[in-house]
Amino acid sequence: MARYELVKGSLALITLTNPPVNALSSAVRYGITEKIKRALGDPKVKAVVICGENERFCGGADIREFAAPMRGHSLVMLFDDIEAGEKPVIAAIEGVALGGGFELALACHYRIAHSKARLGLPEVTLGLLPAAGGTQRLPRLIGIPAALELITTGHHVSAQEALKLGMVDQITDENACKMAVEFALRAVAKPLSSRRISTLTMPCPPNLDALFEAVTMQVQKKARGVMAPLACIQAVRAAATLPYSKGMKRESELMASLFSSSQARALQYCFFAQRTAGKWTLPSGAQWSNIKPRDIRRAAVIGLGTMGRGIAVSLARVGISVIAVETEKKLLETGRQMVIGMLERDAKRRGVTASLYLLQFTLSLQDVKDVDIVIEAVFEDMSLKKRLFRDLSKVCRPSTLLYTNTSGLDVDALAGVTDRPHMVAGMHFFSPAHVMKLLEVICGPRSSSETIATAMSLGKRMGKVCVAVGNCPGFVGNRMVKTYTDQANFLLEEGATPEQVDGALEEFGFAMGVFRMSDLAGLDVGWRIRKESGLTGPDVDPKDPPHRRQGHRYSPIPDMLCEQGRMGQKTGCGWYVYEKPGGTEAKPDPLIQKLLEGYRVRYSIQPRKISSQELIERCLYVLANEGFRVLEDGIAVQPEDIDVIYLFGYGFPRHRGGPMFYANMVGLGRVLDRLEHYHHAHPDVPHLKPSQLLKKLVACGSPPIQKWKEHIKTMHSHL
Ligand SMILES: CCCCCCC[C@H](O)CC(=O)SCCNC(=O)CCNC(=O)[C@H](O)C(C)(C)COP(=O)([O-])OP(=O)([O-])OC[C@H]1O[C@@H](n2cnc3c(N)ncnc32)[C@H](O)[C@@H]1OP(=O)([O-])[O-]
Repeated sequence: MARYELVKGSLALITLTNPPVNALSSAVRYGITEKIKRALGDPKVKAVVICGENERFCGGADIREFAAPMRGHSLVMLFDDIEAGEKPVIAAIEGVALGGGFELALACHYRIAHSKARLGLPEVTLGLLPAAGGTQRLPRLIGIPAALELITTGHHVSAQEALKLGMVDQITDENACKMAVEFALRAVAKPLSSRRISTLTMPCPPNLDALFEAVTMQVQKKARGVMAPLACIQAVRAAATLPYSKGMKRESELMASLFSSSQARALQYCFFAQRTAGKWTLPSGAQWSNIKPRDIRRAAVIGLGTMGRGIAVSLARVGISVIAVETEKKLLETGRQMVIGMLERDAKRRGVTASLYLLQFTLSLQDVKDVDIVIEAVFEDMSLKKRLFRDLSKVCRPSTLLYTNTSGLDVDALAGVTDRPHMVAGMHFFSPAHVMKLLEVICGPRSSSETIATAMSLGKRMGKVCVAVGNCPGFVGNRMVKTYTDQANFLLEEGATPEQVDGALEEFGFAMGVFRMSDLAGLDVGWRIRKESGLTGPDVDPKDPPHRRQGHRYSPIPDMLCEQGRMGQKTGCGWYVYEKPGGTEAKPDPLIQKLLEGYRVRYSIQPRKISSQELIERCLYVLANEGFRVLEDGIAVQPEDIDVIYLFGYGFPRHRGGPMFYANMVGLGRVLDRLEHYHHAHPDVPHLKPSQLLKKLVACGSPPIQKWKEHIKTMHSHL
């Protein structure tokens, strides 16, 4: 796991050989320890260069090993030996030096990085801290403020930034290993004492307490209830106030408090879930590794509303030429200005030139005839979309793939009106599409594997986290979120207030509770969908009582708000009241309290005090319960897919892992018990009835989440 070569007669070249990222597994740690011992003990060797195979220095400790207590050679001892050695050791950084990989580089006496390399200490994103000396060495090297920023956020920096900060000694456009070898020959004659970072005096700013306090407040505001960033701050504080050996002891104690925490487990699960989700598989056996996607150069976006604009920007910034189509001159002009502005701002932020030359705006659908793909982003109206897909069939060349950005309509119904149903699928972007990372790729029953492969690969190219899902109303994300918002509405009927529900969800870790989020998104969006599906408005069956629809209990409270013009932030009031239309400061509104009281009186509902525990359980267990139904219906292949959708599309707190992982952490038996309890107490409230799959998993002894797939396998797949 580490190769040893003698080069130029006096240099030991140690290469980490653990592809793909040369993670520091126990075998690699053993390998480096042995090779370092050999190099330091060999009188022929005057200096050492450490590099990584396949132009990647090292991606850090092997995260898979964190599932069990750490065994084998200690990184801390290895790094102390490297630093204390009497021969110069140079890290040749290509690709990445992250986490333990960067800590290895910090233990070396010199660091040479390739200009394209990225460096950082991302442990905090895994619920950990850099526990192989990173919290003690980095502040000594680059100062406390910069080290705090890097360690508490986990941000990677470019080689250029690393050079500016003093994290590396040199950067090169050539092979970093070759440069390091030349550098090592010159370093042999130089004294090493000033190169041992652990012995450097800490550069302490005068207002240390104020600095730590400010960073703590910042971290608590940004990541409420998340443990690792706070532990990182404490570790850096130890570096600032204690000698190195005591600081290391503190680093290790803090790591021990995080290592087996539920947050660390959740965050590490998220890391792997994101990668698992990208590896899509269809029941036909087609999968990411055996289907070649099309190469996309020219795309058309139909509709320049909020979604269309974001999609056009996402395409153009990765070099795809875009023809954007609108139906009216005024809409086209507004859309054009917005897209150009967004692209220019984005390019400025990234320090590149905006690729405006890739954009074309037109009122004529005929202009899309030669594109490779079309992404439709018109109004969420089935008849309008069908008309458009019929027209696209006629206009586009036979090889053009057609995608819809619908957020929940039947993709197969759209495919059915075209001359190429196998070349139609869904690409459900989230708003704003150029910012949000999630892309649900909807596989219709007739979508070909090439159509899916192309959407997944294009999404990845646009920097999206893509998840392939089946075709059903709302797909995965919106189908599930409906059960969560419905439950919150029923809780209002029973006695809760919007601020209580939101408070409990925000305490759980959501950046915004369900009602504040709904005010932000606009209440009219859901109202329009409910009207379309006959749940409210003129199409309601007159025989239905106000709180029953289509055979189920229904809460008309959100409709009542819309009827009063309370559409959320944009109208200055919704579930809350705002300082002005477009305002963002949500205040509880006595009028809402009155409306709820009146509603309860009218329907003879005796309000009760509802605990935060019930608010969380009702909203989140129901969400997971629908997730189990999504799995048993074959709309998602594995729980990781659902969790990734919720992490990247719906702001589910990452340190809770996603709704399915959270249910797994709570214990499936407990989730089942509580759902049964609530279902018994409120038999007419929809979604509380436990799903078959949940019951099946509990009956099988509640297997860990990674094993659920085995129990879902036999179920029917819609993918
Ligand atoms: C008490 C104990 C004391 C311990 C001491 C602490 C030491 C230290 O402070 C802790 C750490 O280093 S914590 C670590 C801190 N380091 C980090 O947080 C870095 C995490 N890694 C990354 O950010 C990205 O993977 C890279 C940017 C490295 C590459 O991105 P890219 O080119 O897009 O590639 P990709 O698709 O992302 O990955 C390819 C494959 O490699 C896999 N894999 C990757 N890293 C792994 C790892 N460390 N491990 C295992 N596996 C790892 C990945 O799962 C995937 O596998 P698959 O089976 O093919 O699906």
